Amino acid sequence: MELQQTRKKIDEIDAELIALLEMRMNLVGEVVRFKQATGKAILDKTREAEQTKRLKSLIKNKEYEETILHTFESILTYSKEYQAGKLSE
Ligand SMILES: C=C(O[C@@H]1C=C(C(=O)O)C=C[C@H]1O)C(=O)O
Repeated sequence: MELQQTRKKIDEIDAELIALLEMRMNLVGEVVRFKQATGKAILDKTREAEQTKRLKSLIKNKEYEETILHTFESILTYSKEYQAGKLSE
């Protein structure tokens, strides 16, 4: 496949990822409102351990495991940073 065609496909997937990440952030917004109301901590290590276990099980190509799990670590890090920002408003 031509580089240009491959990059076009990557762009299409990136657009889907953005839409999904925005949907995810909408839900994180709901979680932070719950935390605001209840005083629950931003970090939930038990939940994160469950997520990591589940995500690992969903990755079919183990060659990508490290990269994908790091990507999710980053998503969770910035999710918590967003929540901290909201709670300090
Ligand atoms: C969104 C939450 O807050 C934090 C961020 C998470 C996430 O972005 O998935 C998961 C667990 C928490 O450490 C949550 O508690 O569900």
